[in-house]
Amino acid sequence: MAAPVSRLTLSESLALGPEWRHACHAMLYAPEPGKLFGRIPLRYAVLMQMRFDGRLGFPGGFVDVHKGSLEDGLNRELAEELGDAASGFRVERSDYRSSHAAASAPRVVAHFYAKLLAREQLLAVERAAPHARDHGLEVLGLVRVPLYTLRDGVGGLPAFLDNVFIGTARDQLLEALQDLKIVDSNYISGIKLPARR
Ligand SMILES: O=c1[nH]cnc2c1ncn2[C@@H]1O[C@H](COP(=O)(O)OP(=O)(O)O)[C@@H](O)[C@H]1O
Ligand SMILES: [Mn+2]
Ligand SMILES: [Mn+2]
Ligand SMILES: [Mn+2]
Repeated sequence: MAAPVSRLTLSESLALGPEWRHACHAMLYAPEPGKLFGRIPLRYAVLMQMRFDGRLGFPGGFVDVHKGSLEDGLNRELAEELGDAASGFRVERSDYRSSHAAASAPRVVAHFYAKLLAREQLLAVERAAPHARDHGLEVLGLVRVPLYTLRDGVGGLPAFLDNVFIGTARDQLLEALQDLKIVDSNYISGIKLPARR
C-alpha cells in the first residue's frame, strides 16, 4: 500500500464528507503466562487474522456511521468475524487508539481500537472463532503475534512483520505493542522493519 496515509483525530475523521467510508478494527490481547521452550516468556497473546485476500489484519470492518456509533459497527463486525465469544465483551470508545485516512481512492478512514481481555475471554474467542459466520470466507483463521525474537535475530516478530499486511495494520500493531507496553520500549525500535509490501 504505497498511498500516503494521514493520521486524523477522531473528530476530524467524523467530519469527513459522505464520500469517505469508515472502518473499525480491534486488537484483542490478554496476559499469557506461558514460556516458549520453557525459557522465552510469551507475556501476552495478541490476536490478528489471516484474511480472504491473503493479508494479515485485525478483526473488524466497514461501519455505517449513520446507523449507530463506530463501536456499534465494530462490535457487530467482531461478532461476524469471531463468533459468539465476541459477545463476552464490548469494545468501547475508551479502547479507541487512532484513525488513519488513505488519501487515494478508495477513501477509507481506518479507526483502530485495542482491548485488554482476561485470558479466559481470549481463549474463548480462539475456541469459538472456527464457528464464526465469516470463518473460512472473509476470515481464514486467527493467529497470535509472536512478541519475541529468536536467537537467529529473525525468528519471531521480525519474521512475522515480513508478512503482507492490509492497510495500516502493521503500523497499528507496532504502535499498540509499544504504547501499551506489551513489549519492552526499545524492543520494537531494535527491529529492522522489512520494506512495506
Ligand atoms: O486491520 C486493519 N487495519 C487497518 N485497516 C484495515 C484493516 N483491515 C482492513 N482495513 C481497511 O478497512 C477496509 C475494510 O475492512 P475489512 O476488509 O475488514 O471490511 P469488512 O470486514 O467489512 O469486509 C479494507 O478495505 C481496508 O482498507
Ligand atoms: Mn463488513
Ligand atoms: Mn467483516
Ligand atoms: Mn473485516
